[in-house]
This record gives sequence, structure tokens and C-alpha cells, in this order.
Amino acid sequence: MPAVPDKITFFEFLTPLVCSGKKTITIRDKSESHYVVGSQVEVFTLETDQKVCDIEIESVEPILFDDINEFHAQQESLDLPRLKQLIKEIYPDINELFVITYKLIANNKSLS
Ligand SMILES: CC(=O)Nc1cc[nH]c(=O)n1
Repeated sequence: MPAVPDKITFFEFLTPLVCSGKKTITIRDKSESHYVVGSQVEVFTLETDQKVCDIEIESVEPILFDDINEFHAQQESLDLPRLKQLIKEIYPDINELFVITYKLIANNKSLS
């Protein structure tokens, strides 16, 4: 991986939310927390590695699983129980997580 990571993957079902600008955060574990504020990152689907859009990283902040709240759910464009269920499924034994905030800068969906 480059010193400044320039790629992020999302489950395919989440990419319409990312590429429409409705989902503006992602909650990841430490291994995926090394994004740099101000950097541009290419978004790919996890399942098919298809590029779907570009984002710019706005912040990376630690959070405990128990502190995930309605505001995070709003920013994820999911309801809170679904968000917490999803995060538990992805990171079953991890309490220390990171909220990565980003903004959409380009949508590549029309190229596919
Ligand atoms: C692929 C993957 O881990 N995707 C995730 C994980 C957490 N949040 C999210 O939006 N997407």
C-alpha cells in the first residue's frame, strides 16, 4: 500500500450511497484508518473491484463501538440498529474503531 492510501473499498450495496453523496462517513478498524486528511481516494466495490467514484478525506477520528450514535447513522444514511449490526458483522471483536469523514468529488458511474 502507498504511504498515503489512495484506494478504499465498500460493499457493492453501499456504493450507491457513497457515489450519490448521501453517505459521508465510513467506520473502519485500525488497519483501514491510515487515510490522510485532504487526500483524494478512489472508491472501488469490494466484490468486483470496480471503480465507482472519488472522494476526499476530511477527517479520521477514533470512536468506540458503544459510542456510535444516531448522528453517525444519519451520516451513513442507514438506521442506527442496521449500522451497528453491520459494524458488528464486519468487526465482531473490535471496540476501537475510526470514523473516516469524506466528501464526494467525482462520480464515475456513467463510465461503467
Ligand atoms: C469493505 C468494507 O469493509 N466496507 C465497509 C466497512 C465499514 N463501513 C463501510 O461503510 N464499509
